[in-house]
Amino acid sequence: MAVVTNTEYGALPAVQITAADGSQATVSLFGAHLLSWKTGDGKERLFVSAQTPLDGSKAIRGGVPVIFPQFNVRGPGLRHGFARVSTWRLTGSGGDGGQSFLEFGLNQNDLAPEHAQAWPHAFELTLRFTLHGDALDAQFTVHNSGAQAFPFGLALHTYYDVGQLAATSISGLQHMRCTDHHNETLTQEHPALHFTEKLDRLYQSTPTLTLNTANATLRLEQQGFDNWVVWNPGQDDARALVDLADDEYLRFVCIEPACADQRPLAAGAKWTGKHRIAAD
Ligand SMILES: O=P(O)(O)OC[C@H]1O[C@H](O)[C@H](O)[C@@H](O)[C@@H]1O
Repeated sequence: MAVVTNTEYGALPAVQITAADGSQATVSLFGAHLLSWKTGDGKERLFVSAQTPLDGSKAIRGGVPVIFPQFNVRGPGLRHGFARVSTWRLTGSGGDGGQSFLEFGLNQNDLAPEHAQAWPHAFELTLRFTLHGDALDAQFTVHNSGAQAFPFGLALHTYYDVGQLAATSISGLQHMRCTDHHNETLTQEHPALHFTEKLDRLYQSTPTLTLNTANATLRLEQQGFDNWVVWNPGQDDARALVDLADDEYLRFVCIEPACADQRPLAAGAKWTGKHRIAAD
C-alpha cells in the first residue's frame, strides 16, 4: 500500500507519497509543485535550486512548475501564468497494484483576487501524479466549466537533475524544426542536442525523447501537448537569476511538454495532456 503523509518543504505545506517499492514523490500545495521524485533506488531525479524561496512569496525555481493559463509571455497575463503561484487542493490520493497517486485541483474560487480579476473565467484544473514502478506519470486536465470559450497555454516545466551539464544530451529531436530565443527558426541536424551555451528552444512535439546524463537515461513521453521546450539559461542568464546560484545552471536542464501558443477551449470542453518519465 502507498503511504501518504502531510509534510513541509521549506515553509510550504506539502504531501508526500511513498509506494511499496520505495519510490517517492513530494508535492507542495503551492503550485501543485512536484519538488522531489525519487525512484525505488533512492535516486533523486529532479533539481531544485538551493536559492529558491520556499515560502509562497515567489514561484519555486526547480521541480515541476505548472504553467497555466499562458506560457512565458505568450499571452496578455502574468508570465507563465498564475497556477504556479496559487494554492491548490489535494483532491485524491492512494493506490495499490504498483500505481500510487496524488491528485490536485485548482479552480477560479481558489485564486487570489488579482488573478481572478485578470483572468475572469470558470475553470477546473486537475493534475494527477502517479508513481508506476520506475516511471512517473503526470496527467493534466483543463476543464472549461463556464459558459464561454477561453484561450489558454500551459506546460509542465520540469527541471531534471542532470549532475553534469557537459555530459548531458537529448536525443529524439533530429530533423525537427524549432524556434530559438532569437526567434529564429532552425532545423536540428545532429542526432543529439548538447548544452554548450544558453539554450531556449521551442520544438514541435514528438511522442518520445530521451534524456541522457552521466548517471541516468530517462525516457520522456507525451500525449496531447503541442511542443517540447528545452531550456538551460547558460552562465550569463544564470547570474541574473536571483533564485539560482551562479553555478547551478551546470546541474539541470528543463524539458517541458507544452502548449506554448494560446489555444481556445470551448464552454464545457476538456483538454487533457499526459506525460510519462521513465527511468532505465
Ligand atoms: O524564470 P521563469 O519565469 O521561471 O522562466 C524560465 C524559462 O521558462 C521557459 O523555459 C522559457 O522558455 C524560458 O525563456 C524562461 O527563461
